[in-house]
Amino acid sequence: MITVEEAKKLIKENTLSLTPVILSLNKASEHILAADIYSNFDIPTFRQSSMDGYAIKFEDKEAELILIGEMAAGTQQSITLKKGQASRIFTGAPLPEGADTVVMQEKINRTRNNIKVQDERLSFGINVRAKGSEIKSGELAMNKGTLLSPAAIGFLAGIGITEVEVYPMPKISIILTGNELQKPGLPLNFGQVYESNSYSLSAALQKEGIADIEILTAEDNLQTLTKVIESALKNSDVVLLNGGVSVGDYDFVIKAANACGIEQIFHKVKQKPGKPLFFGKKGNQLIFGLPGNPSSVLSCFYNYVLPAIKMLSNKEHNLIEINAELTHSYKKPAGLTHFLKGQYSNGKATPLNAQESYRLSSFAVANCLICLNQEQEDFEIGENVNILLIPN
Ligand SMILES: Nc1nc2c(c(=O)[nH]1)N[C@H]1C(S)=C(S)[C@@H](COP(=O)(O)OP(=O)(O)OC[C@H]3O[C@@H](n4cnc5c(N)ncnc54)[C@H](O)[C@@H]3O)O[C@H]1N2
Ligand code: MOO
Repeated sequence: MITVEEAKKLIKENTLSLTPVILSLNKASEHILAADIYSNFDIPTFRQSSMDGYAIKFEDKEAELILIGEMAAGTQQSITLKKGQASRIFTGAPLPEGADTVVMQEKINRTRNNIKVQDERLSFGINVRAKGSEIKSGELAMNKGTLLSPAAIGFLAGIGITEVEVYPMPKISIILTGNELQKPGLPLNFGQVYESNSYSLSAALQKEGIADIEILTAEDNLQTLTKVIESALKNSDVVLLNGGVSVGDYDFVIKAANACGIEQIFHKVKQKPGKPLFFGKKGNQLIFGLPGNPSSVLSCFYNYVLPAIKMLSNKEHNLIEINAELTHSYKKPAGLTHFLKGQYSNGKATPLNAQESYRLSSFAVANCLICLNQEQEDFEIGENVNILLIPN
């Protein structure tokens, strides 16, 4: 059995980022850019007013000026100012030829067709956005490796970009094993439990912006499970098997994975929950055998699956790990790293009740996993421990 650290290292070593794809900009949110982007235009493409007011020649600021026309945003026709002339202008509109400065409408005196500037602080070129002041044609607009945040998407749209080369989000197959599973909403017969892992995993994946999620089910027999895994491998970058990974007579994941030509990288990690975790590879496809208990599934998801999924999309940032002070003492046997469902606040972490791996009530209100070292048995109040913040 390997340690948590070894398991994390092996996953990292065996995960390559996916081949970049071209996406339309409105589908690219939260992706990582795979190529530099250069601007095709000077933006703005014309000298633009940033205020509602009057366009003038700065040298005319003391004179009474004659209004000769109007420039509204979107106008396709320009006018030319001569000495002693001004034009009405609105925010976003192009400046008339010959104008160099915009006076806010609050800062003029107007009679019918004349204006007089009343702005002591007026300076040359004020309230004018210069051509190319956001970015110049040919200039680097965005570096590859940038995360396409809402603002990044808006910036690219604003310079006329419609498509981007990005690392795709992985396609995921979730495979459910277990004859005891019943769909929520249907009556529970004797011995049945409501299936919840596909719900928690889908929710966690959707939070990461992953939409391509297929959910498959397999009865507890080797033949069916092998076929279902083969089918999942046809479409997916990552296969998340649930349950059937332990040592029971009906646990077929290891044998079925082997029958599908999946290379086992590891099986079993010195941790609680999630000790029987399996990780394998077929080509660049990743296969996780998540121990079926609902809390083990999620604990393994945050510790192992999520970092791998981020690597596939070339995202560097793993989960945030920080130090926190324990608010309670805790005892555990040596030999396994424990991940406790906890509440973190102001530098302190509190282990919650209901830590058993079949229960999700504590996970449902947890905001962190408290990591307790493999070999340590006694943890004191106020002791510093590592915690993993659950993405919110
Ligand atoms: N003799 C041993 N028995 C077990 C060991 C061991 O080392 N020796 N390890 C235990 C640990 S730890 C875990 S974790 C479980 C993992 O078992 P499996 O991965 O084989 O999972 P199953 O037995 O199929 O299911 C476990 C548990 O989870 C429930 N389950 C499964 N899938 C779902 C689902 N989609 N939604 C909700 N609940 C689900 C299932 O009904 C079981 O109660 O093995 C221990 N045994
Ligand atoms: O590790 Mo299992 O996940 O303890 O129940």
